[in-house]
Amino acid sequence: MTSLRLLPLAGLRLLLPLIVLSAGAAVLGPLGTIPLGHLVSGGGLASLVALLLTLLAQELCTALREPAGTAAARRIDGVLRARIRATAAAMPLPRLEDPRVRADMRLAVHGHRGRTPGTAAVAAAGEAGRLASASLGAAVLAVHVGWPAAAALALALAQNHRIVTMLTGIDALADTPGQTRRRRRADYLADVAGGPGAAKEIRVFDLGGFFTGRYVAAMRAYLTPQTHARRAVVRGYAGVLALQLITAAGTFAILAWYAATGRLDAGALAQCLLAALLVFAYGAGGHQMFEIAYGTGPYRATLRLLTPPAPVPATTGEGIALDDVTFTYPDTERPLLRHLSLRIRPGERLAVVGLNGAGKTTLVKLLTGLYTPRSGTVAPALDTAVVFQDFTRHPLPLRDNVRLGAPAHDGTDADVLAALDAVDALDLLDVLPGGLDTPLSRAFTGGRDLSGGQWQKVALARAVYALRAGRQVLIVDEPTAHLDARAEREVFDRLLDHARGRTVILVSHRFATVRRADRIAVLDGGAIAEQGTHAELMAAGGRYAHWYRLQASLIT
Ligand SMILES: Nc1ncnc2c1ncn2[C@@H]1O[C@H](COP(=O)(O)OP(=O)(O)OP(=O)(O)O)[C@@H](O)[C@H]1O
Repeated sequence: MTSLRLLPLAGLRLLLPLIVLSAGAAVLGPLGTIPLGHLVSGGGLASLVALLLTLLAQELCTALREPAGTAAARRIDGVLRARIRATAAAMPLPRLEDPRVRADMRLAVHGHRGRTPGTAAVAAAGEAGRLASASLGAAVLAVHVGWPAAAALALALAQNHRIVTMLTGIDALADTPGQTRRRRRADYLADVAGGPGAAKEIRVFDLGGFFTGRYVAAMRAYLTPQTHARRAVVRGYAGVLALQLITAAGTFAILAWYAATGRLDAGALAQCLLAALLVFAYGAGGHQMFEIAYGTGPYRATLRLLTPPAPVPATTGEGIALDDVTFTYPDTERPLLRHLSLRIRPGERLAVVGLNGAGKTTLVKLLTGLYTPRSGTVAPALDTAVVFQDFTRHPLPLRDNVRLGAPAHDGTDADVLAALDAVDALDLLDVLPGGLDTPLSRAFTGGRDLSGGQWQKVALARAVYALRAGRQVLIVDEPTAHLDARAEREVFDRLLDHARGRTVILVSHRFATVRRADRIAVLDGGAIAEQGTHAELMAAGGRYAHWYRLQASLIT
């Protein structure tokens, strides 16, 4: 019921009709007991008309409440989704990558079994209306029979509470870390088995049966605890039914006794019977309880997402620097980087080399301020153009893919073409039918897919565009990994030309590229193991010299 606090998000225009209609549906039922009593006591046509009008108005309120509720729920969910998107866009990367946050995001945005925070809030309003109706019914009963009315209401409240607790229990189970993990696994397998991403390998290696079988097993692992919990709810319903039987039998017995002893005339008896039914209806629960129970998970996930985490300690220092930095990924034990210090001078061209998994990309994430270390200080690079190893392939027109390097910059098509030229990618225009307007995805009409190397050039053009827009630091993680040897040389030369006078941080396994840096830092064992110019490191005869000779011998 705490989801009620979301209702104001619907805005007054949608909320007002919902409140009026809910209140109408809640009040008109108990109000109808009055003309019913008069009618049975011989009130005549006026009572009949009053009763019919009350019933008609109640039906109207109930019927119109449905679309009003749907509209309000949609608006609430829309507002929450916008807030979640804004929160996600500003979220620190480690939090965004946290599987629990990913699960919350899915639950909050897509809901659970079609139930969302918005539907839960509207259902909670409906439940509040039903409670008001039952309370008014109990008040009508109390006028005639006294304290037993309070007992009937108390028993109905107990039943209702029991049903909600049981239903929410199932939903809370779906929200546990174990179940969310199982669900994620099943979802992943379903996506792989049916999606286009792995379609090539699935066909070539004949993996269809494998993935389908794994999906069925994963879904079974997810559903078994849920099924057990549901069976427990069904058994629990026996208790609720017993309570309901006691409430109904007790109330009717008291009414019969009062009628038999002349303390209730026919009109009052009819009034009490209708009032009692309103009380029982609350105890028996309704579809709204499912809405509340199933919407509780998405509601809680939304609250978790929108609750700001503890602020990250501010970084300090001048220029781009890491000072005595120790960094450990969340949910891992061993620090990946230990007491690492590195200072980069303005205008310097620094290359970082190291074996696979040494932590080079992680270093880039620290240098760009995307991660904060466990200890030590970072003065991250500001005003940066970055090409990540796993750069983004936007399914947007080529023009936008380049312009996203500096979306606020008022660049022209000439700037976009100059950026493409800088990375030797103008020939892309020969293969794209719509030129700069061509969407870079076949999912769109007239769109085209690019090769790995072509995509890499587009990502590099994006960085060049950002440099042309005034960014002062260029960070590139494996900028030429997808390029052939000719293109690598050509592209990298031009890239450095464009970055003249700016700071460049380059991560690469290609030593032909690396050797041209002002300084080369060798990352090994979580720290900078060697650093110097190419000549100095070759003369030192350490790791760098060894790897350089190894690569040279493989090429020649
Ligand atoms: N988000 C993450 N959570 C936990 N561990 C991670 C995460 N990202 C990377 N790692 C781990 O950190 C280690 C270093 O990864 P990183 O990508 O920084 O290495 P790298 O030196 O860039 O490797 P490569 O040369 O293969 O690109 C790896 O063992 C990797 O599994």
